Amino acid sequence: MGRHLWRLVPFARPYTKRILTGLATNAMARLFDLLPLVLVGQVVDLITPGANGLALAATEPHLFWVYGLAVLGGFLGLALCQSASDYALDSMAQMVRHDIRGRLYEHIQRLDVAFFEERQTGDIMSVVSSDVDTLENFFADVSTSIVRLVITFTGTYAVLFWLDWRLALLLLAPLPFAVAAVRFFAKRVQPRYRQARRAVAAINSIIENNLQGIGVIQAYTAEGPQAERVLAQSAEYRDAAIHAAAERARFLPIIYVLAGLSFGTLIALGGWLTFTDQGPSVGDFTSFILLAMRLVLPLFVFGMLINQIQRSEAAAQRIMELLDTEPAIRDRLDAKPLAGRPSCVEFRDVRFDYKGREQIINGVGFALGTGRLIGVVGPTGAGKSTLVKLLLRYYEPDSGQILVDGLPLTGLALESFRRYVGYVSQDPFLFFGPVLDNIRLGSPEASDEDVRRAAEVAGADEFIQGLPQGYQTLVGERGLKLSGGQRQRISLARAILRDPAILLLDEATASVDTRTEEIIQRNMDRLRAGRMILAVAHRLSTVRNADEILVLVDGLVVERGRHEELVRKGGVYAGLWSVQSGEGAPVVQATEQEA
Ligand SMILES: Nc1ncnc2c1ncn2[C@@H]1O[C@H](COP(=O)(O)OP(=O)(O)OP(=O)(O)O)[C@@H](O)[C@H]1O
Repeated sequence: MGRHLWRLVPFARPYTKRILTGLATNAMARLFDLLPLVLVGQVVDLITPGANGLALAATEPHLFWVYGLAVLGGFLGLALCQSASDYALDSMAQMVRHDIRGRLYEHIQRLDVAFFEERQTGDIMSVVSSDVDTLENFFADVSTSIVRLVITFTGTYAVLFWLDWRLALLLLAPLPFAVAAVRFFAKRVQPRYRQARRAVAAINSIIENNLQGIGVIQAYTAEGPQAERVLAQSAEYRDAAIHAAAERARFLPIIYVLAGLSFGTLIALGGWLTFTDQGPSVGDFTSFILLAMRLVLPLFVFGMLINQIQRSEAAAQRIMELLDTEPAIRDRLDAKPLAGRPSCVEFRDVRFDYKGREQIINGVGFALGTGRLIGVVGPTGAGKSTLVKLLLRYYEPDSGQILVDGLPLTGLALESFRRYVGYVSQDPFLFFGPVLDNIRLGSPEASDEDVRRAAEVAGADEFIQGLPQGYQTLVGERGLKLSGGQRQRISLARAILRDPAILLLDEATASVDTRTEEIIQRNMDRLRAGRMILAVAHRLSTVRNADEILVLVDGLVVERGRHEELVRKGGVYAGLWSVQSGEGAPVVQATEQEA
C-alpha cells in the first residue's frame, strides 16, 4: 500500500468497530470454509479398509451422519459469518465513500477562483466521482480480500503442516518465485494505471467542455475534429489498459506453471509416500490435495489485489492532491470578523496583474460610502470587471490596499465580509431548480414574500409570474431556458434580496431593454439609501445618476466626476456619451475617419 492510501486511513477510523466486526467474522468464515475439506478426508478414512481389512464405517456407520451434519454446520457457519462480514465491510465502505466525497466537495468549494480558472471542471469531476468510487471498492473489496488471503493462506498452511509437514514444505517451495513474479508484474503495471487515470481525466474534461459548448460546435460544424480529440484521448486510455492486460497475460502463465510444478511434485511424491505407508493416510492425503488447491486461488487473487491497490493508490493520490490544495484566498490566522454592516470601502493605489499578464490594474483609488453609487465605464478589457472581483476578494491586490471601514480587506474574515456583498456578474448563472430557490440562494431564510419584493425591485416579478409555474418554474441547466435579460434580472433579485451593504453590479442590466432598465434604475435610486453601489456599465445611461463616474482605460482612472462634469470636460467620457446619446458622429463614420 502506497503512502497516499495510508493517508486515507483516518477516514476509516470512525468505523473501527464495524471494521473489526467485519474482519473477525470474515476470519471465522474462512475457517468454516476450510472445515468441509478436512472432513472429506476423515470420511475417506472412514470408508477405507484398515490394516485388518475392515473399514471403520462397518462398525460405526452412524459416523456418516455426524460428518454430514458437521459439513452442514460448516456451511451454516460460513453463510452467517460471510454475510455478517460482507454487510459490515460494505456498509463501512459506503460510509467512508460518503465522508470522503463530502469532505472533498466542501474543500473544493473553498478553493479560490484562480484555482478553477486553471483546472478543468471535467478533471475535478473525475476525482470527485470515479476516484472516490475506486476507493469505495478499495475499502469494501480490497480490505476483505486481504483478510481472506491472509487467513486462507495461514489457515490452510496450518492444517497442511498438521496433516504432513514434509508435503507442506514442498508446497511452500515455489512461493518465493511467485512473490517475485507478483512484484515484477506490479512494478510494470503501475505506470500504465497512472497513465490510464490521467487519460480518463482528460477525456472527462474534453467531453464536459464540449457538451457545454455543443451549440458552438454544431454551428461551426466542428463535430469531426472534436470527435477526433476525444478519440485520441480515449485511444491513450485504451492503449494503457491493453498494455496492462498484456502484462497480466504474461504474469498469469508464470503463476500457473509454478502451481503446476508444485502440484505435480505433490501428487507424485505424496501419492508414493501414502502408498508406501511413509506418508499421510489416504483420507489425509485427500484433504491435503483439496486444501492445496485452495492455495492456488490466493496467488491469483494476490496479483489482482496488487492491481486494485495500485489503482486505488493512483485514485488516493489524486484525491489527496485536491485535499492538499489550499485556497490562495483564505482567512489569515489573525483574520478579524467585520464588526457589523460596513459603511465605507476604499481602494488605495491598488495594482493587480493576473498570473502571466501585466498591467491590468495600475494604481486605482476611490472611496465609496453608504448611500453612494460609483459608476465604472471604459473600453472593453480596461479592467472594470477585475476591479469588482478585487472588491469581492476573488483575487488580492499585488500592491496598494482595499479598505473596508478602514480595515484591510485581506485581514478580514472572508465570510464575515462577503455576507454583506451582493454581486451580479456579467454572465449571470442560474442553478438548476425553481426560480424561487435561485433568488433565495444567498438568503435561505427569506420568505416567499421577501423574494417577490426583491424580484419586483429587480424588474423581474412580472415576467416570473408569467412563467408556466411562476416562481416554481424550473430553470438553469435542463430547466426552462430564459433570455439573457431575464437571467440578469433574476440574478439582480438574488443580490437585492440579500439586502447587501455593498452591491456590485457588473453590466447588470446590459441585456435588458431600455424601458425595463429605466424601471430598475428608478428602483435602484431608492435602493441606494443604506448601501454602497459599484456599477460597471457600457451603456452610459445606466450610470448617469452616479455620484461619481470613473473612466477606466488600461487599468488607470483617466477621468472621474459626475456625468455633467465629464460631459463638459470634453474628454474620453464626453466622446463616448456623444456617440451613445446620438449627438456625436455615427460609429461607422468615426471608424472610417480613424481608418
Ligand atoms: N482570469 C483572468 N486571467 C487572466 N487574465 C484575465 C482574467 N480575467 C480577465 N483577464 C484580462 O484582464 C484584462 C481586464 O479584464 P476585465 O474583465 O477586467 O475587463 P473589462 O473592462 O471588464 O472588460 P469588458 O468590458 O469586456 O467586460 C483583460 O485584458 C482580460 O483579458
